[in-house]
Amino acid sequence: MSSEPKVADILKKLSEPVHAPQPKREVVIDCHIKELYYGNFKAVRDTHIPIERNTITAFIGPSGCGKSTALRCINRMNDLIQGFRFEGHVHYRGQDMYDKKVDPVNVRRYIGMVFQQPNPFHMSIFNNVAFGLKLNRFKGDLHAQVEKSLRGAALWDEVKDKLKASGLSLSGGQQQRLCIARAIATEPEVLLMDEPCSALDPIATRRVEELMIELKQKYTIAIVTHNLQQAARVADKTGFMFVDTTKGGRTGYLVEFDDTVKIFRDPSAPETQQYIRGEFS
Ligand SMILES: Nc1ncnc2c1ncn2[C@@H]1O[C@H](COP(=O)(O)OP(=O)(O)OP(=O)(O)O)[C@@H](O)[C@H]1O
Repeated sequence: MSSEPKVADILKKLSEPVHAPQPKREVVIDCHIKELYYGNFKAVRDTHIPIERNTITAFIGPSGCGKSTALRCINRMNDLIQGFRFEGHVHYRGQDMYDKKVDPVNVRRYIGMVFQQPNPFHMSIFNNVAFGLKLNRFKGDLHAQVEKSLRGAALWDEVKDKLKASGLSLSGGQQQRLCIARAIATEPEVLLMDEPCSALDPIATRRVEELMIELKQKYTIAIVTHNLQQAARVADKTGFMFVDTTKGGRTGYLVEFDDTVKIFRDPSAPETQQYIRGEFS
């Protein structure tokens, strides 16, 4: 049985007054974006997010404030975008992920990613999970590792009798859990999730949220979400980003970063307070 709190406990906690801050844990990722550009467009500035081990960190804020950009910076997914340039650093266990000697493919081996739309490959359920393992020339027992990953993503019982069926034959929620199984198969330490529930119905969303809470016992998770209730339900830490429109720009920046309970119950900045209250979107 999991000793982690369930969603209902978290909601209860959020309705209680804010007491002492959560104890600090080891920082696994230290992401500091001084300035980030797409071509001449300054998309993000002054955003510093320390991500602590075995926690869920949420990025929230209005559309276009740079949440996905900041998340993609962490495992160098932005490198694939033409014109991307950034000043700052991303340290993973003290090592600079943007050091010239670091291979971005290797970065993604340790820092996996799950996307907004479930995107299983056009292959069997088994091969979807085995794909990254084969790519990395996995030397162990492939079947055992696939089963372990599917169990880890709380999907094993639903698919164990049809591992040869196409990954695309699953429901949307199952497909997203298959993508999570694929992401954890190579045993990354960190999982980045960009709006992982936005294409799912409320029941599948709740299932994935419960799964995230289970997964944080083993992984460190960072998530982008538009859904404030989701951030409140699952995240330990939350960063609120906003858009600076002064000087004719539209540059996202971090307004505040704190324990989720503090952000939702007693935020420091008026912008955060207004956003949480739904005074602007
Ligand atoms: N590939 C790209 N090329 C150019 N500009 C981009 C690119 N991706 C994002 N941007 C711009 O960077 C800014 C931040 O975008 P980003 O998608 O990170 O924001 P977001 O907060 O995740 O938005 P949303 O909540 O709408 O998904 C936006 O102004 C966006 O138009």
